Amino acid sequence: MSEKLVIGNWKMNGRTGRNADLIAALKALPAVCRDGVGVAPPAAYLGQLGAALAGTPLALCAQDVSRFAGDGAYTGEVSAAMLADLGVRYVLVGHSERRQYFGEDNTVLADKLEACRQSGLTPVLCVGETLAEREAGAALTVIRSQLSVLEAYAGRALVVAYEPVWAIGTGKVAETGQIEEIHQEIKKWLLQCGRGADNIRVLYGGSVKADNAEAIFSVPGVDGALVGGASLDAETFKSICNAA
Ligand SMILES: O=C(CO)COP(=O)(O)O
Repeated sequence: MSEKLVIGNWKMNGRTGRNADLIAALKALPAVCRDGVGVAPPAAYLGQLGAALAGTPLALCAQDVSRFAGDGAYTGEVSAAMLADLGVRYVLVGHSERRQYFGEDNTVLADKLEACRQSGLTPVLCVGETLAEREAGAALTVIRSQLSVLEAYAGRALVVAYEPVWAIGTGKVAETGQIEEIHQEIKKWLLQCGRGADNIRVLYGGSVKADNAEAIFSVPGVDGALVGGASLDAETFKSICNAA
């Protein structure tokens, strides 16, 4: 895909005042950049950002979604229908922090993907290996097993994000050769399971910063980025979006 997509994942950060400042700065991005930019605030601030982004090309994104699709007695959960109601377009599904701290596996993630499909949301399925898995030569096996959740996903709308766990929040960005290899493998896998890989963006995530963004975006097969820490600083995030 030619047009890059850059999503800022704020993780569990933000306050109403700071959010407003950050969004005001992003609205000042040139229109050509704003088209492929999304922001994923904590669920608590989706309403605030939905209102702030209304009428702009910036995409509202969610960091997670309930596996339960219908309304009901699921205390603490936020459904896909609620996200759609707030104007959300993309939803992160299976971020490594969800897998690590909340035990999310393919059974849970299959439900989340289906909930997204039912509400017309585009899931961003996050995959990636730990350092131990890479050192054991198991990176591709792990990623293929994470991708296998897509075999039961009937939706067309899809983004995949390759985020090596060892590169998240560590400042250790994967080498361009490693990124290219995994992105090509993900695209090959998508094709093999009958998905037109040309229509599916594969993003890279893990210590993307202003000073490495251009190099990462020029790697063949990289269709954008999922940015964590660097998306909390307006100027840094803007530089990354401009590099895309
Ligand atoms: O997890 C990430 C985005 O989802 C990446 O985080 P960092 O950019 O802070 O490494």
